[in-house]
Amino acid sequence: MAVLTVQNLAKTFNLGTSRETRVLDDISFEVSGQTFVSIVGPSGCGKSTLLNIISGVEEHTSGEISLTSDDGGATRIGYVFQDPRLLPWRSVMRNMMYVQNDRSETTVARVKRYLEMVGLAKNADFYPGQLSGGMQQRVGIARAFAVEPDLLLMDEPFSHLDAITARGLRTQLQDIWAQSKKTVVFVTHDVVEAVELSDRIIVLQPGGRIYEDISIDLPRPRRQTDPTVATLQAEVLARLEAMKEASRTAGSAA
Ligand SMILES: Nc1ncnc2c1ncn2[C@@H]1O[C@H](COP(=O)(O)OP(=O)(O)OP(=O)(O)O)[C@@H](O)[C@H]1O
Repeated sequence: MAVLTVQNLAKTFNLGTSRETRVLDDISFEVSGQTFVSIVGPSGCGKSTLLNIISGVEEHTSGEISLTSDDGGATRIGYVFQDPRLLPWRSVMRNMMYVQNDRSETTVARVKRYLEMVGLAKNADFYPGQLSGGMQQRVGIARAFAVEPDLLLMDEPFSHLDAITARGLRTQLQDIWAQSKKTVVFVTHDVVEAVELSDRIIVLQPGGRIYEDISIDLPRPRRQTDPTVATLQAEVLARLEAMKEASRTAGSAA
């Protein structure tokens, strides 16, 4: 069953005094439960806007969005941003608990389990200022998964980290996802990480239309050193570059 259905979605920003800009145009796709879908595309093609609309932070201009929860109740959406947004005056554990609905033993045990999955159980009493940027982002990811959302939205969560830290976090994200099987929509401009993480990659083109919807049918866990992963990464990257070139040519011909 689809957790997320997006139908003919469009978004136009009104820039005042009769100026407006269309950012998303006729976007339709479905995301089934327990799948990891990435949205990739060049800067400014509307990736974050799409995520903001799905989360309800931004309104859409036309089209339909529907979200379904596993148990038929209210839909829970989790969000991981580029920066972890931890409260500096709360310990790691208290940051994790802050977004939970209750303080029951079950909830505490679940939160600890997710902290364990990102290798930070021993840092539960630390304050964010005592952690590196990568560790803080791991707390942010564990916190989002620990809510056990029906849909987890991730907006370039590794873009502020150095390449080695980002690679380590991608490995951890794959592990935590394999254990939790949450439905994830992940925005990135990085095809390499999209291929490593995703079941599907939706490529947005400038002008905010879907250019391609690519299935990534590779066994997991995937590591960047695996030749089949590297080959597919190169292939998808070449397709993205071809799309950008075609957009540039169309733009200069117009
Ligand atoms: N509140 C707003 N008002 C007007 N225009 C906006 C607003 N928010 C975003 N935009 C415009 O919408 C377009 C898409 O922005 P968005 O941030 O969704 O792109 P993106 O693909 O996520 O880019 P990047 O990869 O650089 O983060 C941009 O041209 C941006 O200037």
